[in-house]
Amino acid sequence: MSAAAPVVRRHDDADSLVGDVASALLDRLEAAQSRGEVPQVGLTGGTIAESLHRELARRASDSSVDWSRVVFWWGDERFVPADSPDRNARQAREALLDHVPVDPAHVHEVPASDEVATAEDAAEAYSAAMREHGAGFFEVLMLGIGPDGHCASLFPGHPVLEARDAIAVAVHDSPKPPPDRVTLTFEALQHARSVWFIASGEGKAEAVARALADEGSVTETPARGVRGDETVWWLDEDAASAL
Ligand SMILES: O=C(O)[C@H](O)[C@@H](O)[C@H](O)[C@H](O)COP(=O)(O)O
Repeated sequence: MSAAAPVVRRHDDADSLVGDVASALLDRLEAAQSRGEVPQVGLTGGTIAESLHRELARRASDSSVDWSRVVFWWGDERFVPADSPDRNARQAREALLDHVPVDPAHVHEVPASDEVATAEDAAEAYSAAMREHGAGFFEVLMLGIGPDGHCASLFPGHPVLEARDAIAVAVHDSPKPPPDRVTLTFEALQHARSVWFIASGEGKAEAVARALADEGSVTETPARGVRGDETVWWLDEDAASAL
């Protein structure tokens, strides 16, 4: 299926943005499960993602989502110890996954720096897990965007932007600390029925505008390089202010 043009959904503020995304995600999971599917969701790190996770936990009891039949992955992870507060997985567990009845076998974390020796080992193990347990596509892949236009841990001008025939790769010298990470590649991120970018705040406005401009460079603005069958930009007015 060819990638459709991105859809922009604007909201007055971060609270209404997070509420809408949470509602849409719960609806989407319920619909997938009503089709007999076990939806695969790609989570992301970052501040607006954490707000979303908390909102999902708040709404979970009012939804008919069977959390034991949702498979969770991460678009990227920091290569730090498993109990580090910098871990995207730890943040997601504290905000959401510890508060809903997930099946632990369906929560696939990237190996941590106290579990494997190198970020390359972690990327290889995560790629193998995705080959074995992934459905080959995400029902919804969620992404944040940095002020520099990065998404996941795909940073402007970084060599991993060129990675081909790979699912997850190691990132070193990340401009956003911590320096060592694991990220899904463009190829892997694009295997998604729907890619959802979520951005809040004036600080993202210029990057969002670059990402959505008719012309531009993926190397300079990696968020331009990820599109699903459907791509939705969930924005508050501050993040949309340069459109
Ligand atoms: O591991 C990470 O750092 C995230 O995956 C990263 O891609 C994040 O989503 C953006 O940097 C936005 O983060 P904020 O929402 O905190 O600005």
